Amino acid sequence: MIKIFKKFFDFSGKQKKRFYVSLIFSLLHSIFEASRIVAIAVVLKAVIKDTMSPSVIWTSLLIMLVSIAGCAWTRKVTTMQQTIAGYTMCADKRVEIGERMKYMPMGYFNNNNLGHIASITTNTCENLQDIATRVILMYLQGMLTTTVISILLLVFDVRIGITAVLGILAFLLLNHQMQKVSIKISPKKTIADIALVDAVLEYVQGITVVKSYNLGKQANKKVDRKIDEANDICYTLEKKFIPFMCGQTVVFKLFALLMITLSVVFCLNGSMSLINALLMIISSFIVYGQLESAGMYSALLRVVDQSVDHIAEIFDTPVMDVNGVKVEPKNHDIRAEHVTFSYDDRKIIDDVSFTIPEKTTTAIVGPSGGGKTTICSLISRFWDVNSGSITIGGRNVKEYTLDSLLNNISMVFQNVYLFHDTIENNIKFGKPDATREQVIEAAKKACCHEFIENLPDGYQTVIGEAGATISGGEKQRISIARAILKDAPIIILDEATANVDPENEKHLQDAIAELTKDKTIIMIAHRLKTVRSASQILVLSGGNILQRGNHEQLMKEGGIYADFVNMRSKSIGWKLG
Ligand SMILES: Nc1ncnc2c1ncn2[C@@H]1O[C@H](COP(=O)(O)OP(=O)(O)OP(=O)(O)O)[C@@H](O)[C@H]1O
Repeated sequence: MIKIFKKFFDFSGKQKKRFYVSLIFSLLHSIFEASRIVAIAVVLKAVIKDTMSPSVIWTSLLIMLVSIAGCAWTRKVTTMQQTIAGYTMCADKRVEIGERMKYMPMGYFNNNNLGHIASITTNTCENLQDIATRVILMYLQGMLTTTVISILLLVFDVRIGITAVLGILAFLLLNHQMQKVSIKISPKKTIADIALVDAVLEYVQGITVVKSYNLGKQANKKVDRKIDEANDICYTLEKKFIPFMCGQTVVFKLFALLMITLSVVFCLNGSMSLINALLMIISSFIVYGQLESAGMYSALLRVVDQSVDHIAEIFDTPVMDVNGVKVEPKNHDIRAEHVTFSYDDRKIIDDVSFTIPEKTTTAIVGPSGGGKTTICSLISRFWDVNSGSITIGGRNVKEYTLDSLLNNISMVFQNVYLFHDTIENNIKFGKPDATREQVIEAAKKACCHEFIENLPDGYQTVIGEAGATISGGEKQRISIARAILKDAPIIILDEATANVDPENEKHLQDAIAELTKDKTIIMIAHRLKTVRSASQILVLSGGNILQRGNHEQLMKEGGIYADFVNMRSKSIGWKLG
């Protein structure tokens, strides 16, 4: 239990101070709460000793009022501090997670599917901001109040004080057993939650396929199953905890009853004054109140533990540019030397070497699955090579910070991703501080200004809302405008294979021509025309460069490239090799 509290406070980072302030005020709250017993004691003493007077009544009333006002004030401060700290802590963690993800190898996103990441940034963070904060502090507050009242009881009568403390120990023992059960079940709940988020995301993302193949019922089944599983685990969790919760209540009631009985017995045998006996009896009704409520929720402490561990997992994942420095390369020659790379255990790139001189165009061609995209991912350090090296401007890509490396590279993929934001902001993504004029200039160069102007809200059109009115080719040109604005010296381009209508194709080619002017270009090429004009062609198959040279050289040489070209002339794409 102490471990969980420590873990939580360590995790809370900058908010730790606020949580501590909240605890100090909880302690004050407990003292104000306990002072009511003193107020009652003053009246009881006067009644029994027959010394009741207006001053006794006023004194007792004053103590009571101070106690009520003090409780209200400390409760307000405690709740405010806890709430602010909880929300701020989670907001900070979410931002930190987002930042950290930028520096993680793509492998992380492979092994940890979208559902897992989404679940951590939504469910898990919410668990922490709402449940954790309240449960932890409620528990500590309950312990503080009961301890303060027990100390007061010890002062009045050691025997009853010890009985109250024994009640706390019995509760802790039972609570410990409940935590043990929780250790076993809580991970299952977390896994079920993640699986549910995963299934829902998959369903929503694949909704087009679901609709077009009329798979509604089938796809629903998986989501339904995950909902049932998550439901079952919550039910099991509650079923296991309820006996413990009832047990805790019984323990508190039994010890309160014991305190009453002992007070009566001690009073009757003359070892306790009547005033003290009455005080002890009244105290027995309030001593365990807060701890009893906290005990009800304490099963959730394990969820707190799990949540902190899950978020910590992200922060423990190694990031890529820990030792990187800001590098301004003297040129943009790209050189790969004896590069080998595997996804998990599957070797994809096998001892590959090549040089791409600055401001030249290199076309990478070859059959589907040959490793073309992987090579590009290694240059932009989405992954790290297993052996060998990749340098840009003579400096190993691992020496750069990711920011300074990616400042040199623009990537244009076939599958364009546009953010749910205005077109202007989507283009500006390439250069956040760009002016409106620069955005328009880039859009003009990418041949998309005209169609953007024709949209109802022009550059302020929000993608997604008016997204249906933007075609695939137009989206691609917006992404090219983004890259033009970034103006990076190296362009990695995955040429479109989809059948683009002739007008769009012309626009696309014009946009690409603008983007690639005077740049170092690495192109996963599909169009014969592009390949022909490249300064260098790398034919990649099975993770090896089988041929290299320009079009004329390779055609003369014969082999896989010449075969591809011939196949292409029979309208069979590179991808079908
Ligand atoms: N993230 C990944 N995790 C595991 N394996 C992967 C991953 N990405 C690609 N692969 C595998 O690596 C191999 C090479 O993939 P890559 O995308 O580099 O080939 P490609 O030549 O670009 O293919 P295509 O022309 O079809 O796009 C393929 O067998 C692919 O299944």
